Amino acid sequence: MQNIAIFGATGSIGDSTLDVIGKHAERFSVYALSAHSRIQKLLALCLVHHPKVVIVPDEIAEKKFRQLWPANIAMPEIRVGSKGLCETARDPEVDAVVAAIVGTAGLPSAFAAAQAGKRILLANKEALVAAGSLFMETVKKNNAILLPLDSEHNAIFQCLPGGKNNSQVKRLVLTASGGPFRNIDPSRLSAVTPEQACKHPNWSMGRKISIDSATMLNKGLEVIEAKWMFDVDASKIDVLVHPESTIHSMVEYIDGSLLAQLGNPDMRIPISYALGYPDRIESNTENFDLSRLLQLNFELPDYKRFPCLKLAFDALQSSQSDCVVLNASNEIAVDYFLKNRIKFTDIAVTIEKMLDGFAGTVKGSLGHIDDVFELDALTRSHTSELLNNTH
Ligand SMILES: NC(=O)C1=CN([C@@H]2O[C@H](COP(=O)(O)OP(=O)(O)OC[C@H]3O[C@@H](n4cnc5c(N)ncnc54)[C@H](OP(=O)(O)O)[C@@H]3O)[C@@H](O)[C@H]2O)C=CC1
Ligand SMILES: CC(=O)[C@@H](O)[C@H](O)COP(=O)(O)O
Ligand SMILES: [Mn+2]
Repeated sequence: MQNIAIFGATGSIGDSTLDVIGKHAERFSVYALSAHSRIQKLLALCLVHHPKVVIVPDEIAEKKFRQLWPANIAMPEIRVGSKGLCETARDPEVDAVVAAIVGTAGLPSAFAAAQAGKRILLANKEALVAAGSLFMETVKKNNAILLPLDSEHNAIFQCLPGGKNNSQVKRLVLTASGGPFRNIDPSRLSAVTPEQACKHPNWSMGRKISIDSATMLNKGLEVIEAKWMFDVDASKIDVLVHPESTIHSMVEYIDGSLLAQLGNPDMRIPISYALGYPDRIESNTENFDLSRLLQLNFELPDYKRFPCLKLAFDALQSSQSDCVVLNASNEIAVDYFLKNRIKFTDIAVTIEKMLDGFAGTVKGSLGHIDDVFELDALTRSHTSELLNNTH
């Protein structure tokens, strides 16, 4: 029996994870669940999955949880804030941590799980974008086991022997759907709404990652994630637009073989793979029927339409500080866009301004995880200031 802690349990990855875990009660037990704003949903999840621990963001949320909890049932232990998440990541009772908080907010607890040598099922790609080398060093040093949930990385992991890159690998090919605006006239991009941008053609996901898919920064973040996760040089990572999201990614070998992982676009598949690894377990998803697919299409990414993808490649080439700035300024810009405070096209403009202006002023290397937190926080405040002054 594995005790699982799910950070970000109230989100889209949380839902899919709990669905899989619920079908394998003989293998997995839900030890801890965390929420941020959806406390009522957290409570409903507790009544189904009976965790020993919940983590809420602050004392107000704690009070709300206590008030809502039914008097006749034993209440889980309540832990609070980032401290509560990190304490749970280190908890000796926890075997595996599902890192599914969105954004850099998920980094401290994912990092704590790495320090504690846990089995980490990583959805939170921003953790590797912001702290790639430190994170991977920490995983290695503490014998943690890092298993990718991100569908592309999970596909690559499945195509590599033992999940490890080696000298016989020629390149990694990350597939990208191209998002909802792959074919829209570029002159219309500045007027698209958050609702249109959140309508992903194939996947049902949280709002922030949906916007990232629409700008294709998601693919840029995934290139950075792949670089660190598989220890591959950026020059050996390609992006290929594949609108059907049926091939989840590929590995090309030096002998000319191209291995791919295919399946329906349903996160329960990579989640099942990581939960069961090295075994395969039932994911309870719809049958995958290749005969119903009429065709698979491919095209090269259009950097003019999707400048964010190019910005991510450039940041990766440039420095870890640039990756932190790229990621943090994007989080702020996406938040402003979702609140209708800036245009869709302002997201790329904002990131570029932060990379060209602010990132150049950053001094020193990111030798410690606290340096990453500091630069992340500084970038957020500079980006907000920029957007407040110009919009
Ligand atoms: N959804 C998907 O299919 C995929 C997602 N990912 C990655 O997984 C992560 C989660 O994505 P997704 O599930 O779609 O996102 P959602 O927005 O659906 O869920 C985000 C989760 O994080 C919690 N959360 C938000 N802000 C904070 C914070 N400041 N501190 C602590 N917890 C917080 C939310 O709590 P609450 O809801 O209570 O506010 C929620 O539980 C992202 O990094 C994303 O890039 C990767 C591949 C696929
Ligand atoms: C499900 C998943 O892993 C997402 O990251 C997905 O890949 C988004 O799709 P695109 O970024 O390819 O549009
Ligand atoms: Mn992905």
